[in-house]
Amino acid sequence: MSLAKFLKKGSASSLNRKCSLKSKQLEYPDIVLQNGLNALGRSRETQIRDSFCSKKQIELNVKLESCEVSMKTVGVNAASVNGLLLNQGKYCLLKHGDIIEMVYGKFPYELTFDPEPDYEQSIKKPKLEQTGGQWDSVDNGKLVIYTTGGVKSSSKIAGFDVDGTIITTKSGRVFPKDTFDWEILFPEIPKKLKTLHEDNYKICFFTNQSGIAKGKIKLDDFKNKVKAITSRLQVPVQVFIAIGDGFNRKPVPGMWQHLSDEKNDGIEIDNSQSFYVGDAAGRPEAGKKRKDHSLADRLFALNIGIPFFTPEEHFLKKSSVPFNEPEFDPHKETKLPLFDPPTKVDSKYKEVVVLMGLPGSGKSHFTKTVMKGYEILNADTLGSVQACLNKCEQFLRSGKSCVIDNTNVDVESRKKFITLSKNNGFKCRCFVMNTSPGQIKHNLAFRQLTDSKHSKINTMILNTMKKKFTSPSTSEGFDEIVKVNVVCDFDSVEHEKIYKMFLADK
Ligand SMILES: Nc1ncnc2c1ncn2[C@@H]1O[C@H](COP(=O)(O)OP(=O)(O)OP(=O)(O)O)[C@@H](O)[C@H]1O
Repeated sequence: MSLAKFLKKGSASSLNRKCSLKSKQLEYPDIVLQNGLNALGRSRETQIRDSFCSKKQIELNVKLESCEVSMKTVGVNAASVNGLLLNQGKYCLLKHGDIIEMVYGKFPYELTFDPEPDYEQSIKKPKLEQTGGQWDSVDNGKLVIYTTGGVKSSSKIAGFDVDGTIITTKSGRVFPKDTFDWEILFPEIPKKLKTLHEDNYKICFFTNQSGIAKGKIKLDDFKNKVKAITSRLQVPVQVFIAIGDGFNRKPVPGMWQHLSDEKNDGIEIDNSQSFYVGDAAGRPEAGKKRKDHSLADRLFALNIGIPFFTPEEHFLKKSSVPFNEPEFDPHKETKLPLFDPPTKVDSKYKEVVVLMGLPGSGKSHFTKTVMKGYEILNADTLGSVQACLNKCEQFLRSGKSCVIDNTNVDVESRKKFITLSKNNGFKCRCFVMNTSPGQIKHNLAFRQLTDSKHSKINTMILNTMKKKFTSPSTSEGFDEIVKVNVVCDFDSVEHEKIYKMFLADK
């Protein structure tokens, strides 16, 4: 093909345009797509090794000129587009911003064109209607509140989540492509809200918007969206927007607490007459409907102590459907003894106790509350494992017992401490934290709320440690291996209250 003929095929701008799949998971690279046919699957390029993904799993036919991509599932296992299954042999047309999963439920990517195309060039975007209303920002900007005209305080609160409950995306995507990509979820909603208002309910929306704190959504754009939604509903509403993490993020009930303390004119809320509706309800996958992304809304209502309904139950009068129980129930107290098998601790024993447990399993808490008199060594505080070993050796030489408060999830990390204790004539025991994965998540969420010094645990690091986790054995040289069960013990009544709430969203 001559250069002139090639140039004629696409406009100059389409030639400069790039199309790629941006991986939604850090461990997988982005994939640059060529104009024309691209076959993707398990390969060195994608770094996907999972055998669920065929070597040729999907075909993408890219049209740089029109900014469209036709996708076909080639592999045996279905792929997905914006959450909907795309079975073997089926096609789907994709546009900028669509989310695909190479295999249903796995390997998510966002299709992007750079520069971003303007599909609606000719269609004028609707102008947002600006209604009167008041904005408040509290808690150092972490909670933003919008109150439309006509809102009246009441002992009866009708609470609603926003995304997936009051609105859905117009585009059918999982995440809205812009501030205008929304429509009311069910036609029944405006009338139902009007009736509640006439029945003297105060209507409140509670929405988690961590995307604002992460810089993915501009606060001003979201404010415009809230104004547009409330003006479309034509009913007085107070909207609570949780920006980022912390006490305001559902399922933690900070937003409700603020409503009750500051935004209801001193009128006490009657929990028996109030209720909350949300789509994050822990429902499993059902046919084409994907499973709920979390249980945050159901747990928010449980934390407050008010009845909970899904949007389908509340607006469409559908009967309730089964849902997955939360992984950890903070109200259920374990009756297990601290040690299994029963054992004693005494710093006079001349021993090294090597703790073992994932981040958040409660090692430091256990050490602080139980291992009194022992020297505590922790690689995070000392800076490195080597510093831990050096310090340990010093203590052993002066006859002091030590506790190694590190994760110690694999044989390698435990070995050096066992050798060190034997070389110094000390016994060495391994104490394994017997904390369920659900309680670990709960502990991590609790620590984030109550201890600002501790940084957030990276999920990738947690998953790597889970993979490395090798149960200890006496053949490694331990004199005894003991399981440590969780026995709750709190610094204050306030901390106990927080711990006994649902804090994780699953
Ligand atoms: N038995 C318990 N009673 C009350 N709170 C607990 C208990 N165990 C753990 N916690 C709380 O859970 C959170 C996590 O526990 P901790 O920091 O001890 O875990 P860790 O295993 O030392 O984690 P890391 O390896 O990240 O240091 C802390 O806020 C702690 O106070």
